[in-house]
Amino acid sequence: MNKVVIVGRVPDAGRKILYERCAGRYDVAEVLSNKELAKHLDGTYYILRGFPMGAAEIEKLGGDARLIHRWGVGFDAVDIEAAGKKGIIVSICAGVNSQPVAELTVMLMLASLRHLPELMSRAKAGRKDKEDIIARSWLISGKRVGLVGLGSIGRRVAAAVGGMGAEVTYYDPFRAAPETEKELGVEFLPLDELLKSSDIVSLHMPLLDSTRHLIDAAALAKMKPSALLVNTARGGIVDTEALLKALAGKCLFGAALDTIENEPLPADHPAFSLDNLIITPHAGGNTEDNNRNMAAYIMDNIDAMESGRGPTPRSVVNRQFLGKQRISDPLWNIRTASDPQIF
Ligand SMILES: NC(=O)c1ccc[n+]([C@@H]2O[C@H](COP(=O)([O-])OP(=O)(O)OC[C@H]3O[C@@H](n4cnc5c(N)ncnc54)[C@H](O)[C@@H]3O)[C@@H](O)[C@H]2O)c1
Ligand SMILES: O=C(O)[C@H](O)[C@H](O)COP(=O)(O)O
Repeated sequence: MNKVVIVGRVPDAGRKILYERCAGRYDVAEVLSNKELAKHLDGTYYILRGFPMGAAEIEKLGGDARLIHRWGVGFDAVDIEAAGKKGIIVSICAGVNSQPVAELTVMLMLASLRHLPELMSRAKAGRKDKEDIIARSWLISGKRVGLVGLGSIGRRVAAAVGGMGAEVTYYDPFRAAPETEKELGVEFLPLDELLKSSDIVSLHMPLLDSTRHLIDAAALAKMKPSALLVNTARGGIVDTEALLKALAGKCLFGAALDTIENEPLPADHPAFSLDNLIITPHAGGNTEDNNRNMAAYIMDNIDAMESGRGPTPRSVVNRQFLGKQRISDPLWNIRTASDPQIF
């Protein structure tokens, strides 16, 4: 029997589905550390949550390993080249957690613009005074929101904030089709122009060598002093030191980060003393209801591997490193997961 190894703690709602769909068909093992993983190098399918899978770990996997499936979308913690060279497909849950991330993004925008943490601490202290906070509170309506990355998440954020009356611009190295821009009501801008003109800059691209520290001190200096930066993508896209300096110097209205370099930060980190910074613990991609969709999507891909078809094409992220695969689905050979226009 082929073996599914769950690496990391998968939420109960999703775990239940994984077990139900594996029952009688695959052996299932769960591991919570690399030490435990070393006992299951004979797995066929690996489901990875919150665990890095570098070249060293991939090298050790046995010859039966066929698929590493991320519980999520970002694949920066997996060495996709090392996996490809070993003939192992790396798949992501493409588009499956876009809605939760988009909703959290909007929540962070609203919480920052209205100073939610401060309002709550006033209420908890039994205080009625709020005029000073209101004097620093702003609507999304009428503001210019600049999205960096107009993929699955970026498009949902565009629709949501557009619906609230924001003017939406975006930058993406792969410009969307004119009909998509029209349908979403978004305007393309070069990155520099977007940074200079946005009231809210929201990041929705992958962490790649080319996007690491894309938002550095120079990029932050281009933003309006009244602007808000939101990062629900990956911490490494923003130079944290430069951002904290800009926030401390009140060079920006504020920032809201679901993702930050070296997360989770220690409780005594200076970031937590800034009153213009909201931090959430990388919670964007998971909600109880959506976790079921994540598990079902992964099991569909595993079943597709078993039947010889291969995972849904848009979910595969290391096609360029894979040799000739014995997969019969012709689509698999035409489309690549990194094709930006496939959603
Ligand atoms: N906070 C969370 O829990 C959470 C959850 C899911 C995804 N994410 C992160 O969000 C990212 C985006 O997810 P998605 O589902 O929208 O992915 P996606 O692949 O659908 O879209 C990413 C978009 O970014 C664009 N892009 C690539 N390089 C760029 C650059 N230099 N500048 C601007 N745009 C660029 C791509 O062309 C694409 O349109 C993921 O890679 C992941 O790291 C975070
Ligand atoms: O890339 C994603 O989809 C999410 O950022 C990632 O999956 C979140 O990490 P988790 O808490 O699910 O391990």
